[in-house]
Amino acid sequence: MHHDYDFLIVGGGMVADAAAKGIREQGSEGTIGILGEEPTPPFPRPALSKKLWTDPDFTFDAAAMHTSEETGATFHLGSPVTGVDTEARTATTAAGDTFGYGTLLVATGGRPRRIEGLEPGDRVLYFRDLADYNRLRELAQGRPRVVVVGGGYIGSEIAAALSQHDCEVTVVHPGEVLGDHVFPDALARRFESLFTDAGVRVHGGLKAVGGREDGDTVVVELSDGSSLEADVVVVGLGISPDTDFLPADVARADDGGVRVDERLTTSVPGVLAAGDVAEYPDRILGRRRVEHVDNAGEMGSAVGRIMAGSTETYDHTPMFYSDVLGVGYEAVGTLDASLETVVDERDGGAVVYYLDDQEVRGVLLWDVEVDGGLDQARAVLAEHARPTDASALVGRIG
Ligand SMILES: Cc1cc2nc3c(=O)[nH]c(=O)nc-3n(C[C@H](O)[C@H](O)[C@H](O)COP(=O)(O)OP(=O)(O)OC[C@H]3O[C@@H](n4cnc5c(N)ncnc54)[C@H](O)[C@@H]3O)c2cc1C
Repeated sequence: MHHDYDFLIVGGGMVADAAAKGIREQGSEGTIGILGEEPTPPFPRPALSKKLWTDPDFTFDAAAMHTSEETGATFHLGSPVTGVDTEARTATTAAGDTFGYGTLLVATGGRPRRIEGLEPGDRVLYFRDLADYNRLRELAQGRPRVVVVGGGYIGSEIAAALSQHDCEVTVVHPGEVLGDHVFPDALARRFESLFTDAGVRVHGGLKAVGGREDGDTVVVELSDGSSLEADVVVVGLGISPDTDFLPADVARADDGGVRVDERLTTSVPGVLAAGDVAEYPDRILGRRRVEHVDNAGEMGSAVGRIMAGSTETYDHTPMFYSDVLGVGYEAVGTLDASLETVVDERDGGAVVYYLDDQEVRGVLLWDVEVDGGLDQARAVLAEHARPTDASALVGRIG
């Protein structure tokens, strides 16, 4: 079948939703088509590791984003786009359908990074979509032994959720202390103890290097030559941008992300990109790719408005948030524990500044509530200040 749309969005996730709404916000009545590999229309993806586990009143239906109802966009779901021809202005799906477009948006997010030899399966989940959530929910019945591979935010949130659902959870991560790639040492130790206090076993200094499903058991092989047996394995090792279907004239960044300018436009006029897949020039922090929901929402609406004729540029520096086992944290900019850090302790919480070459590049608010704290953090980053005495930062936010 062939379909034509004024606005064609490849990828049916959070950016697709925001972009379709942005197009309408700009006043355009053009037709919108959304091509998604997942069988579900857009939903708030963070719920998969958060509220759906912790809030009994929060259902998937209640969380739905109502893209089609609000914008009249037509969804074509369940088949990935396998090719784009930027001359002919068409996209093709694996199902063999073709789609003509006026303007194309690439909003394909990323695919979970894999461990070679540990194939996704019935009991091995590379956690990303609703099918993974539903399967894990089923598997979480009856106190299973779960190995979570990866100590990043998805791994830690899933480990927390499962430990609260009576699972026997072991986290395997390469650092010395859980979270020590993002938090300064003392904070990482507090972070790890949230998990150990909840009964989670934490094995640091290890990578999963392979494994196999054997009936109802999964064996995970570890970098020190040992192995772990589990009933379920959840892998959260981050994502790689999903851009293989794009022709070479759409320029990529080194990590495969799609390079866009401040108007979220790629090297090919009429082709735009946004969200997890897009490497964009952040007004304050420079070129980067951000895998966070605030970016998906803000960049998604901006790209929709731009596709529909707005002359704006994208100038939002996104925030990130997470909460685990009763502790919430949020941040703007680069959180990298290998940078110099200044910790401003606050009533059990902390504000942490990350400095690269003496310049503040990231701010973390750990278990503190500060009115307008993130905007204050953005203001600190925007100064590009290089304080001669970094401890002078203490008290800047609050
Ligand atoms: C479990 C989980 C928890 C998260 N929690 C947080 C959080 O707490 N805070 C936070 O800031 N961020 C969080 N995130 C990240 C956040 O959800 C993403 O940044 C956001 O979803 C990005 O939106 P996107 O539209 O770019 O990508 P996605 O929402 O991933 O959507 C991309 C869509 O494109 C589809 N697709 C891919 N390739 C193709 C193709 N070739 N053809 C057609 N369709 C394709 C995918 O199937 C997917 O539906 C979380 C992510 C996950 C998975």
